[in-house]
Amino acid sequence: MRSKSIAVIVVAAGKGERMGTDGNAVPKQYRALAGIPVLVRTIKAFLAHPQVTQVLPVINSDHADRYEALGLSDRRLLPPVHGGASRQASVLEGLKALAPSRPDLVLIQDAARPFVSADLIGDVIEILQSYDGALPGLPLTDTVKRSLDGKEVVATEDRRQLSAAQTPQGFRFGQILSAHMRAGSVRRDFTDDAEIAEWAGLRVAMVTGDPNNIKLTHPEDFVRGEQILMGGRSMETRIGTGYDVHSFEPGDAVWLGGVRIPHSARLNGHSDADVALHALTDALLGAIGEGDIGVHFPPSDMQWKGAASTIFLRHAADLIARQGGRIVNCDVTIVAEAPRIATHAPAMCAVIAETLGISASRVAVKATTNEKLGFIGREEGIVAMASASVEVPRID
Ligand SMILES: Nc1ccn([C@@H]2O[C@H](COP(=O)(O)OP(=O)(O)OP(=O)(O)O)[C@@H](O)[C@H]2O)c(=O)n1
Ligand SMILES: C[C@](O)(CO)[C@H](O)COP(=O)(O)O
Repeated sequence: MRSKSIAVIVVAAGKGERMGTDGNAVPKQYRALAGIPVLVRTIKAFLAHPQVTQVLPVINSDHADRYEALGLSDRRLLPPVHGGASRQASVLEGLKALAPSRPDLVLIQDAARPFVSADLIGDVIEILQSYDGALPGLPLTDTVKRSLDGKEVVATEDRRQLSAAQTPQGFRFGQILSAHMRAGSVRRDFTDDAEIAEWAGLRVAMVTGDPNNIKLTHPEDFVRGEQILMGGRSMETRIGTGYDVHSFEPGDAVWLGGVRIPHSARLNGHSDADVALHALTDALLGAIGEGDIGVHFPPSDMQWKGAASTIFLRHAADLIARQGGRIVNCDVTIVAEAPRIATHAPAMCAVIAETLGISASRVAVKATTNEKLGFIGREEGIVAMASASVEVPRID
């Protein structure tokens, strides 16, 4: 007998608004968790499963470049399709894209649940032999109250009958496609696919969910996620500092904090001479005991001539991620008589945050003049100082 074809839709088109991050931050599904982006973890969990025949990512059309940059490739990984304004709409886009190949079964998975295990995937597939739909559910441990205004309690629910729903949720493809098509034309928001199946009269069963299969929804979930990956090892905080100075030479702009600022001179250096990013790179390398920027990018190496210093900064972030660490915060001070820095500081924070894959709220860029004293005061050069704090697994 032919084995069943099992497609997986990974919905990743959300904006992650409950992460509380500003519009410049890396969306949660593209954020690194112990060095590996969340979406990569989720997709690879399914590609590694022997019963899965196809994986279809559904992405936000604004994130096409981010998805491309993940560099995922596998013969079972389909090109991504664009999602809609709600999770429900994104799932429907995924189902419609799979319609021509009409798999026997489809599993629908939140990109934001990267800890899905092979056992859980197998359990959901297995119970689909007896039901039209299946999902992991976790029994509730707290007593559950009902309130109409979020304040006054009107009832206490019988928690023995209640479970918290997780993904993957599995269905027979034809049934869930037609249920979703119908659900898309009624004025009701369905928060998961099992609810749509129930509404359409399909028989849905639960398997035991996994407490580690959390949905990364709020900022503290990333901390919990790192703990899950750490498997009980403890983290420790490290601090690093960096200092750099470059002199001026004739030119028309300086690069500072990854931002080009028009000026009557430029900074002299082998790369783009961005003192601020060099100081910050040294601070990050110092925090993890990885030497300094010159060790990793020797000035004698011609490939770094004129290079963008964001390359050096990203390298430091990659080294931290490879150690299973994360950057807690960075603080940069630029000492310059000219050009004026203050108006450019938010743009510098945004570039640094994007390069490091952290929220802009974790980056500070400040500037001061040197009160016309010394070589800085005479406008012969610019100094930058930085400090950085990182958390890394404790190894000694
Ligand atoms: N229009 C949407 C909204 C959500 N999702 C996906 O559905 C999953 C579960 O949604 P949730 O955790 O709520 O993610 P977001 O919608 O991104 O978060 P928020 O509600 O905080 O903005 C996520 O993987 C998310 O990317 C989607 O594909 N399309
Ligand atoms: C599908 C889901 O993850 C099951 O718990 C959940 O319903 C998604 O809800 P959200 O509102 O998109 O976070």
